[in-house]
Amino acid sequence: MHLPREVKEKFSWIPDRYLGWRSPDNIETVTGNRLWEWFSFGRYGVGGYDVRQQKFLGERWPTELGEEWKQLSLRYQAQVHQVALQLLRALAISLGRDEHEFEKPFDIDHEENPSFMAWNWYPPVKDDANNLPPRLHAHADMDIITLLMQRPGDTGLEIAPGKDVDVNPELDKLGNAWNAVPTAKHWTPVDPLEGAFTVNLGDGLAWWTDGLFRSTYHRVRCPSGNDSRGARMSVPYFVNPNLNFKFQGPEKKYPPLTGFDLLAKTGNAYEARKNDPEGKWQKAAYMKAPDANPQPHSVTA
Ligand SMILES: O=C(O)CCC(=O)C(=O)O
Ligand SMILES: [Fe+2]
Repeated sequence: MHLPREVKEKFSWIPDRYLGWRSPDNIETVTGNRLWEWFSFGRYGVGGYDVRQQKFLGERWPTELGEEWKQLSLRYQAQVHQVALQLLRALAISLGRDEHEFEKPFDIDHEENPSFMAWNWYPPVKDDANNLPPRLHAHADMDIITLLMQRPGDTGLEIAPGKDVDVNPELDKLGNAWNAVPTAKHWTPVDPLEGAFTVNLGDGLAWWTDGLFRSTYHRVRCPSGNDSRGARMSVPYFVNPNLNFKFQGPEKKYPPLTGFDLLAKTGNAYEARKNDPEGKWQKAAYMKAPDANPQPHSVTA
């Protein structure tokens, strides 16, 4: 994230395309803080897919970062993806479903698979920082699963798994897995372990299991007490199903959803937040009942 701003601006995040740099100026407007910056890219760099037009846009690599960086990120994504496939097999077995059911639509060699990684950069805070809003707002990832690499020593990540969230039964009845996480009863720190990934379950998996698996609600609190006031870095890898793959739970509790729909949700959440400085974005992003046939990028929530 230490690239000059002009360089980063060339790769600005566009909700329709969902990849690229999100400036700290247009995120976290809810709390007024400027505590988080994000750069996401996939196997095609910041190219990828136009979610609204549902088309593949081709490769686009920031050449400023060099060929070595590109090769390294390709290797990293390919290897993490293999770990993800093993986890998906284990999840399927634990549910008594076909061992390969969750693994099938994740062929990373195919351009239809929009799994991607991101770099999160949280600038240092002042020594006397106190009572600041979270560095990263509470949310659940909108993918299937996320393999998150945390840097040893960077404390601050907190989770509220299914048992620790209040599910609004009225909203849940509307058939929206996104409704499952409106309030956390309790936050549990998940500090980094050397050589280990933190794995979060995403909204897509909740959808696919009729809400049996709840997506992991999480946030990054601002440093306090003995936490380091230095910069925090983390690298999530978001596992997403093929764009035209349609998935639904065995009980059909929620309508079928495609990989495109899932990506469009990410864009919707971003737009809703950016255009809603009063903080209703979270409601919009997570509490909207889905259309039976969701339109990509309908920011109507
Ligand atoms: O910095 C972290 O550990 C959390 C990152 C995160 O939740 C995300 O990128 O979705
Ligand atoms: Fe997350």
